[in-house]
Order: sequence, then structure tokens, then C-alpha cells
Amino acid sequence: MNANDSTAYGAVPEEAVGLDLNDHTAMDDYQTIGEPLVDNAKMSARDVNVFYADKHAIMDVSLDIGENQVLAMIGPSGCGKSTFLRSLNRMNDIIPICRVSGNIALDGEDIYASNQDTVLLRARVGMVFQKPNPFPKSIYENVAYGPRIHGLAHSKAEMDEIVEQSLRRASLWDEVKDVLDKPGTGLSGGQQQRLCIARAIAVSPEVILMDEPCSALDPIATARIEELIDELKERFTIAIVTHSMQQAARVSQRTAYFHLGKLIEVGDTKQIFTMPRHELTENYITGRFG
Ligand SMILES: Nc1ncnc2c1ncn2[C@@H]1O[C@H](COP(=O)(O)OP(=O)(O)OP(=O)(O)O)[C@@H](O)[C@H]1O
Repeated sequence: MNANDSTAYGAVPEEAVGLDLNDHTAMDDYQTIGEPLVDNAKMSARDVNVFYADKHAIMDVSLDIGENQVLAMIGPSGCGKSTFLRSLNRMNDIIPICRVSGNIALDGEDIYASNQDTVLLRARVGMVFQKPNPFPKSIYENVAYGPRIHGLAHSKAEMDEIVEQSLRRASLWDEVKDVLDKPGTGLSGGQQQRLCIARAIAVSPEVILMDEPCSALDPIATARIEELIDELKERFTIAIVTHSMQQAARVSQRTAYFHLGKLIEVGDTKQIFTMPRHELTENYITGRFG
């Protein structure tokens, strides 16, 4: 199969619909149902495999993330969503037993090229984690840290401007503008997560990866982050892993369903949630398992 030929993914293989994914030999030739490739790809993954020592965690995944879109990744626990997400900014590099093969490109450039600077890559492809993890520093310093490392501000005034803009874009400025010198860890969970988003935004990323960013938050804080994600997509490209199907339906334009390391189905979020084409997707979104 030519991974660059989107028509290769178009047809629904009849035999795939009843595929027994517990039978790994039956998965070898499995082709994703739906449209994994898009015209306006910001990031593109082709035939990606990820291993933790002998454990094959991601199998032959090809998937694009469209520019200024939110892609949601869903699937049962252990299906590989976080592994795939982390491979998009080489966070897996820090796990010694982890090996990634295939091709992942940002604006067409291979992020696994030997001359790729991973610090720079992670500034371009930022990450927000499940549990808010502000540095044990002031609110101001949490946001200023990245821009300082990357030399993005040439004066105190420029840094102040970056900090304010980032906090505004993370919809936190009004709540913290008078307490910028207070510790970031003293904020509420939802505020801390918005601070972490501000920290990611401060280095002007192009893509933001979010790994269950609301799982530690209450419904009100979650709603604020979801609103924020919707605003952020005007400037950034976003991939989000979530266990909440309601959240995927609310914030994303495309949804990818993973199962046992395979990308089973991907498409327009409305279609995935109203007319899934694979019975595994349907079983998952209707709550039959997962
Ligand atoms: N650091 C690691 N070392 C070894 N195996 C790992 C490691 N991280 C993940 N795995 C394995 O890889 C597989 C995929 O895990 P991953 O965390 O990516 O799944 P997930 O879909 O994000 O799960 P969850 O929804 O529970 O977070 C699982 O079998 C997991 O046990």
C-alpha cells in the first residue's frame, strides 16, 4: 500500500468489520477505516510502530493532524493513545526501552531526523499533561521560563508582554494579573492547568499535544479548558487524548479510534459518534466496553 495515497484507506474492507483484534495475526493487514490523511496536514505520521522492548504498542499507524484543527484520540485503556501522542514530539525518547519506527513529519520535515534538536521540537510541538505540573516557581516565572531558555525576549518589557499574552490566551490573566509573583502551585487545579497551557503557549508552539488534560479537574474547570481548546485552535493545531467521549465530541473536528495499538477508524467527529463504521468503534462509543 502506498501510504501517501489516501484512496488506499478509503474502502471499508468487508472482512475488517468483524475483525477479531485479539487475534494478532488477523491484524497484520488491517487497514484503517475512514480518512486518516487530510489535505492540510500540519503533522503526518506514516506506518508508525512503537515498541517498549518486545511489547508492540503501536502498529502501522498512518494519521494526519490537520492544521488549526483539534484531533481527538479515543479508545480503551492501554490501546496506545498516549504512546502515539508522545511519539509526536519525541517524548518517548526519554523512555530507554522505547523504539519508534516509520515516519513522522511536522510541516513535511522528519522530526526523527538525526539532526533534529528535540528541545526545539518540543517548543514547536508543546505538551500539556494529565496532572497539572507547574514548576515550583512564581506564576510569572512559570510562563517566562520557556521564552527565556529559547531567547524569545530581549528586554524585561518584551518578557512581560509574552507572559501577559500567554496568560490571556490561556484565559487566566484576569485571575492572576495581581498575583504574578505568587507560586503557581498555589492556584486551583483548573487554574494550574491553564497556567500549564500558558507555559506551553509562551514559546509560540505550532502544535499542542494534550494528554487527558481535564481528567484531574472538576466539571466547571473542565468546561473552561474545553472552551479554551476551541479558542486555541484558531492559532494552534491540537491533538488531544481523552477518555471522555462527550469531551471528544465537544472539542474536536476529527476523531481517531484506537484499539490494541491499531488505528481502527478515523473521520469527522460527528460521523464517528453518530455513524461509526467499525463495530469496535460502535461498541466503544456506546459504552459496551472500555
Ligand atoms: N513506559 C512504558 N514501558 C513499558 N510499556 C509501556 C510504557 N508505557 C506504555 N506501555 C504499554 O504500552 C501500551 C499502550 O499504553 P498507553 O499508555 O499508550 O495506552 P493508553 O491508550 O494511553 O492508555 P490509558 O488510556 O490507560 O492512558 C500498554 O500496553 C502499556 O502497558
